[in-house]
Amino acid sequence: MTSLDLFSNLDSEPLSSDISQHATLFHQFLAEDDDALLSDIRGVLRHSPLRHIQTPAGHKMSVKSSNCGEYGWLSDSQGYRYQKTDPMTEAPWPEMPSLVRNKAIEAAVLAGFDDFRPDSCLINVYLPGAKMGLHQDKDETDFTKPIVSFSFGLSVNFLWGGFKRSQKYQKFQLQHADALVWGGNDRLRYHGVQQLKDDVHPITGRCRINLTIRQAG
Ligand SMILES: O=C(O)CCC(=O)C(=O)O
Ligand SMILES: [Fe+2]
Repeated sequence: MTSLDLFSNLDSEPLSSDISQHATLFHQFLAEDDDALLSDIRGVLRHSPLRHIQTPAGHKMSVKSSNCGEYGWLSDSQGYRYQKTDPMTEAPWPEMPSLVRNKAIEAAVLAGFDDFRPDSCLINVYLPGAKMGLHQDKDETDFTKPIVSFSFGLSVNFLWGGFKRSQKYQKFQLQHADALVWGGNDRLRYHGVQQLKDDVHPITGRCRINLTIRQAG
């Protein structure tokens, strides 16, 4: 192999796996930007801190969450919804960092979704034992827009279901710096996250951080 062959791959498309028809997992997509992205998110959390939110039925979610962007997703006794202000600070949510936005658009385009204008980023932090039950993302106005999901820190099993909660689901692992994009015919699939196992990750420590970037409005 010549040195040219050795480097000819550098600009090629990232390693990816097709999960289903319109769902793609880009492995290590964020590997070069992990520190910058996480430092941007720490900046966001200084203004709108992490908190446990309650489901409409009054159950405390096991993840801690916050938001950035024009719209923040939340839940309380009045239901699931997007809101432009943080109920904790009563101020607008912090701006979505441009690196988060740009990497989300880049992932969406690679997955075949050209016209994605993200205006919302939900930040979910999982400590060991936290999980997210099977659900659909359906509070957005336009289901032709994809969901882009970034993972950092501890690995977790992601559950990928059908269009009814009772349908069978497959499981695959999300690792640090992976990006998952789903839309099109897969946009309303049930999905969730299995309980996080206790471990320590060299970059995030004892947790997993997920960013779910959406076009909500
Ligand atoms: O943590 C994840 O990977 C998924 C989060 C999710 O599905 C959501 O917040 O709607
Ligand atoms: Fe979701």
